[in-house]
Amino acid sequence: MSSVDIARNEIVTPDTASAIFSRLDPAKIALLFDVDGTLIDIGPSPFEVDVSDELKESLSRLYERTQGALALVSGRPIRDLDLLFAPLRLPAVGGHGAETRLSEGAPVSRIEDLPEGLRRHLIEAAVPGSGIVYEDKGYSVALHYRKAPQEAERLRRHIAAGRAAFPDERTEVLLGKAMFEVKRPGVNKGDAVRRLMTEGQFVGRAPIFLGDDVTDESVFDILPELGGKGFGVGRHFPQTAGIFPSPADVRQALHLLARDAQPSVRLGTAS
Ligand SMILES: O=P(O)(O)OC[C@H]1O[C@H](O[C@H]2O[C@H](CO)[C@@H](O)[C@H](O)[C@H]2O)[C@H](O)[C@@H](O)[C@@H]1O
Repeated sequence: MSSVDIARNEIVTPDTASAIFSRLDPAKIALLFDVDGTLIDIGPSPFEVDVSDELKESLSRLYERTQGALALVSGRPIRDLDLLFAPLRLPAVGGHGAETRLSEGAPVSRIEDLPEGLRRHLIEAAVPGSGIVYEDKGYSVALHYRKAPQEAERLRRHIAAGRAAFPDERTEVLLGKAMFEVKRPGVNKGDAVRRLMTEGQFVGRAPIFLGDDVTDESVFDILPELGGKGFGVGRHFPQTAGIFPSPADVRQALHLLARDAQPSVRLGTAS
């Protein structure tokens, strides 16, 4: 693998990124991508986001080019990633590390669910008309207040009451982008990526990871031990090699990089 030779935390344009990455040996790297805020723009809610056919085509070509060593590393459940990126079913880490799938046909491994009573209490905060949106991921519950920032304090109190009602359950609150997520402690993307890199087509490769959020820092932290490099999107991280200004720049870089590779999946248009 040639080195990623740019000045530390330099702004990376689509052209420079595709020039840098095209010098890397695709047989020796793994491409790992956070989803929201990295590959796709942040939308008003989890269910109002756009994944373009062009992005799917780029990922499909790069998946082929790296012989399957490409994975999504997301806070979203893998079942939702499959819906968003259909017809692709990419290798994935989901739920901030709670779930992993090595390849398309492989089983999904996932941690145990939170008790139903706790989950029911948490989602009761999403009173109709309140603007609060919830995601019940089973092993965690996310409460989104992007459409109702004035509700953030009420949500904090509601979550504290729920956790107090289940004192024997080990939980922590993740502070995401306009959302609180009640999840199991000790589950993080970094540990999941470390495990992923010991499996199948990922073994022996150097991971290149792009991310934008606090939960991505656990991945940036472990990249040096794996000989990898990290890139931030839209913000500076102390551990990263460079910064893409926005998800649109990431998508354009992937488009340029993928241009010469052959597609592995023919993408149809939605009817
Ligand atoms: O690790 P990621 O792939 O970045 O996932 C993190 C969370 O992303 C989603 O929530 C965020 O994006 C939404 C859509 O753009 C936005 O409306 C919300 O405010 C953001 O927090 C997703 O819904 C969560 O499940 C992920 O944990």
